[in-house]
Amino acid sequence: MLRIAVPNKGSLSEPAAEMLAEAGYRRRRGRELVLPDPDNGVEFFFLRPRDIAVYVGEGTVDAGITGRDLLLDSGVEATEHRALGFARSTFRFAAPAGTMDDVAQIAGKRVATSYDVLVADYLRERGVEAKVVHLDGAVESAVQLGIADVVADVVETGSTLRSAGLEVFGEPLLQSEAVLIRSKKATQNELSVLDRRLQGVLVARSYVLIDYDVSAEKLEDAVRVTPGFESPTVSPLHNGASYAVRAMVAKDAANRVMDELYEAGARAILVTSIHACRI
Ligand SMILES: Nc1ncnc2c1ncn2[C@@H]1O[C@H](COP(=O)(O)OP(=O)(O)OP(=O)(O)O)[C@@H](O)[C@H]1O
Ligand SMILES: O=P(O)(O)OC[C@H]1O[C@H](OP(=O)(O)OP(=O)(O)O)[C@H](O)[C@@H]1O
Ligand SMILES: [Mg+2]
Repeated sequence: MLRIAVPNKGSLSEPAAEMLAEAGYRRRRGRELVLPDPDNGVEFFFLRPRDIAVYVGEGTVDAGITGRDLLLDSGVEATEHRALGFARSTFRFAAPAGTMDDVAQIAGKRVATSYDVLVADYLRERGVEAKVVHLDGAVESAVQLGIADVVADVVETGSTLRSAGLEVFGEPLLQSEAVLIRSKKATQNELSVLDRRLQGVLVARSYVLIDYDVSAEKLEDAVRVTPGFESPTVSPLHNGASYAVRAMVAKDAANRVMDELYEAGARAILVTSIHACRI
């Protein structure tokens, strides 16, 4: 039975649970720590997001869902297997507005963060010597409260930084999102069903099916607009003069594609969402 670690709280937990449910796995009803799902050949362990890389690194669980930033900060040897498209953020330095514009200026300063390893590695690689002050959260308050000169933290909209009077500077340390990680002991094969299911959810979330009718002479122009994943399905209509075409298109391009198809002569253009898929 495949052992999978899932975040039990924080901003990763709800979207991770949602994604696994969409992939057909059992959903936790209460606060269970362990949830067997024998019908799907897996067992879920609900753990703190920060600890997940540690368990996967030790190989006591085969795979887990965590943040790329948390994986890198853990310093353990677990492999990022697939990006999952939620909890997207950047990891950045910030200081009082207008005071800093380069990472080199951090030398000799105090940097507050919850991601000590990630920050210390980054500064060491650039030859910048600074004091890293560890905090569990609400890192943006550290400058106002006088325990640090600079912060390094997760930024999504930037509103938390702004409300603390801080401004980002330097390049982002990394782009993070939720990732499926696997232990070195787990083979790609053992993860293949879970991985295909998660990939199916990602595709179902970001693609739609488009159907339309088009005359024989306009078929080639229309098909160029919708090349699909492999190749669109083209079926003759009963009237013998036109075709029905079906293809997948990126959800965020659907309206542009419909406009282009209409211009190319397609009619009865319909878009439907994909509930689930295996690519
Ligand atoms: N506002 C946010 N937007 C996007 N991703 C975020 C945000 N805050 C945290 N994350 C991501 O969530 C993961 C951290 O999860 P974790 O549960 O430890 O922290 P949290 O969501 O801040 O919860 P808490 O602070 O309550 O412990 C990291 O991968 C981080 O990049
Ligand atoms: O750029 P924003 O959209 O403002 O989001 C980023 C903030 O969200 C998270 O904080 P969280 O609410 O989890 O509190 P924490 O700092 O205590 O972890 C993160 O640590 C940042 O502080
Ligand atoms: Mg937080």
